[in-house]
Amino acid sequence: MKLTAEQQAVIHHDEGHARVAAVAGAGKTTTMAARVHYLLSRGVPPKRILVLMFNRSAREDFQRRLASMAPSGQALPDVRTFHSLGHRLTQSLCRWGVLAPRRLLSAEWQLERLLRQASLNVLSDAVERRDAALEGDRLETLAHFCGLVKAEMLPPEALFDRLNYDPDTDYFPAAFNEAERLLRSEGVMTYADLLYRPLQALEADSALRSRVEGFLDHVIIDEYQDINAAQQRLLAVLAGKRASVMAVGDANQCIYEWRGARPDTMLENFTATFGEATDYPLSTTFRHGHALALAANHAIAANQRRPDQLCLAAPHNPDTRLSVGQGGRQLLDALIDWQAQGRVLSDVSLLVRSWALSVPFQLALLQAGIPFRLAREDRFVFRLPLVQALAGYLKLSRRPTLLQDPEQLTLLLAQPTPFVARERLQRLAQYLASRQAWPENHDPVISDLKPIQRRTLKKRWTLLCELPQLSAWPPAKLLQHVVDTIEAEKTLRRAAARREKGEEDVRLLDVLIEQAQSVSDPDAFIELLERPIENQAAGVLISTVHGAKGLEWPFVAVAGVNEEDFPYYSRDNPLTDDRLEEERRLFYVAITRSKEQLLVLHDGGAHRPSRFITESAWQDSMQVAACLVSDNAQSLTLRVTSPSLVGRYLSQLGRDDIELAAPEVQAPQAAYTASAFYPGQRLHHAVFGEGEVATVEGNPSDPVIDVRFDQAGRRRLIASRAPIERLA
Ligand SMILES: Nc1ncnc2c1ncn2[C@@H]1O[C@H](COP(=O)(O)OP(=O)(O)OP(=O)(O)O)[C@@H](O)[C@H]1O
Repeated sequence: MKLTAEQQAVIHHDEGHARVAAVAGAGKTTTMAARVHYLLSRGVPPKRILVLMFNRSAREDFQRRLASMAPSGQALPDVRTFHSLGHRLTQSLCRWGVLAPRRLLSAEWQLERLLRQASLNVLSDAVERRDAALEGDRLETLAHFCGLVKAEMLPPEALFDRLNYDPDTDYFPAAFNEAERLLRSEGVMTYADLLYRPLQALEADSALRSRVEGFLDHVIIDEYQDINAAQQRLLAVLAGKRASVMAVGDANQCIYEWRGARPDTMLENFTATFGEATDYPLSTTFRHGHALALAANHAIAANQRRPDQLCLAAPHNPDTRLSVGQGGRQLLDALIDWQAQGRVLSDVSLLVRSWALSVPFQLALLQAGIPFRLAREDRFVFRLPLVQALAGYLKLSRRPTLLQDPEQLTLLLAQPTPFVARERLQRLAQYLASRQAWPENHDPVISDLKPIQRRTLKKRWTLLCELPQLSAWPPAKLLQHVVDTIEAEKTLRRAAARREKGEEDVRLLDVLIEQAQSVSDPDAFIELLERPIENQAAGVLISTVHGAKGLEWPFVAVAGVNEEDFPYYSRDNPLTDDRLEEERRLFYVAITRSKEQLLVLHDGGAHRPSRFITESAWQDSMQVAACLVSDNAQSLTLRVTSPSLVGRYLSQLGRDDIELAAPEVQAPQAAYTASAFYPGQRLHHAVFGEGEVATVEGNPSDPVIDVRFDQAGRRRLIASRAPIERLA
């Protein structure tokens, strides 16, 4: 393999710190391994080099590569993950008597048990808040919060103020402190403590720091864009004044802000921490063709916080095909075509922004008998308790005898959560199954429930008794009735500590009801929901975009690319500039996983295609890619939406011969400034009446606004052309 000039420059970097901005598929592993061998050949002792990789499998892969390139008997440097580094530091500090030895809580349930105790302790005077605090989702959010305090090295109160959590979680900072006390008194620690404890000790004591500094000359870190504050600070301690730090990564692929990563870590923040650095681009991708490279460049162009760098396709890359379509049918057709070309389904990945968006595709694949597997098996749609409960309601309408089954009743009473402890629900379900009547208020089975809890559960029981009479209803109508009666949306939003989780659950309900509309026979739908499924190794892989980090497939489909889903936002959770940029990076990561074929799918109906589809200029990109291989490119003028971006791309390929022009556009009829409209702005439309602006998009001087009208629903309007007047 002939290394590129850019790769060579990184390998031969001379002195000082370096920042390597590598686009997706740029061969960074190859380059970093060659860099290590170069350092060894220059006589740097292996012990004075440390390589840090983002997870265990990346570390093992890198160790294998290093070994395969080395002459036999050559000693190799330490390759570690941050976790293993933290582990070793913790051991040293324990040996030196600085830290008390603690046992690692490795199972999730152990941490959950501890957080449950911490929550109970801090809510000892607020008994009425305890049931909600002990819900699984709430404890999961608390665990996330505690991890984030340690990742960001912030006081818990300061972090809580910054996060947009439900006000009902205001005890989190106190619960964090209580959890710390319990960890200490029980002599245990979490994974986050592997870094948090040594770092706290080292930062507080310069004499201690001098014992760990000065052992390294070179530190090379992969996936630098996704490291958090604690990891960066630990790195600064270990590097001290002596070691040269080489940070390799792609700020455009920073997708872990919710775990404490920041795109700035790779940008200004790096120099602020370490001082001056030499910048090296790795701009050539060896993964996919020009069409996708161009689409990816377009897709990320609107972000402000990003490196000024274009991704270029190497000459012998596959000629990637791009297409955009709608819904499950389009996916099935593409998969059938793929197989007809003699290709296998295990080369295909279906990526989604969140698991709820995979539901229609899981159903479509099931119905078509196409095998698939999920990156997280517990995300099979029919294993989700909420989906099981909805299937349970449908079943009950067809099989009234289920009213005598206490297990079935417990499931139906428990979802979505009525904020009642499970043991109590089980007792009530036993009672209802045997008596078939709602108990008197003074009956011990409900007497200690709060009135609101009693009302909620009684409403569910009344609905259950009514369902058999509605058995002739089509499944979608029946499900909608259930969802409305039990006020599922409100409950799901209330139950979720993080707004995003509540919205995702509500979206899951929508998706299921939409799917049910395509089936008129309730038994067929029930049969589908009950089908036993498990991962099929040779099937299409379904994963979230986060789970696809660092991976690639010949055929990638990205599904659910609708406004409000991807980018994800809602009326209660509007997009900030930062969040929009993070969503855009996530989309960039999703599309750049593909090697030969990319299919972007949006849903039909009320869902509008995502702005990201337009932004990626996929048709322009296909057109330019076709022109690059055509014999008469010089005789054409290509009309593209971003001539300057495409011009830069062509120029870097040495193809200035292709002429570009902007598309012919109609001048807007009236001049509007960006500040004229903003989300939340009230307005009056001559036909649709009053409404509120949800989003403002497009060219700021001629924006497209998305308005929710009080009476006429949602409409997308070209602001300059619509008969509207702004209200105070
Ligand atoms: N100079 C080159 N010429 C041709 N192929 C190359 C070159 N450099 C890397 N590659 C190929 O590109 C592919 C990706 O390279 P590598 O595995 O080193 O990158 P990676 O770090 O895993 O990918 P990414 O950059 O997405 O993280 C490999 O198949 C590698 O052989």
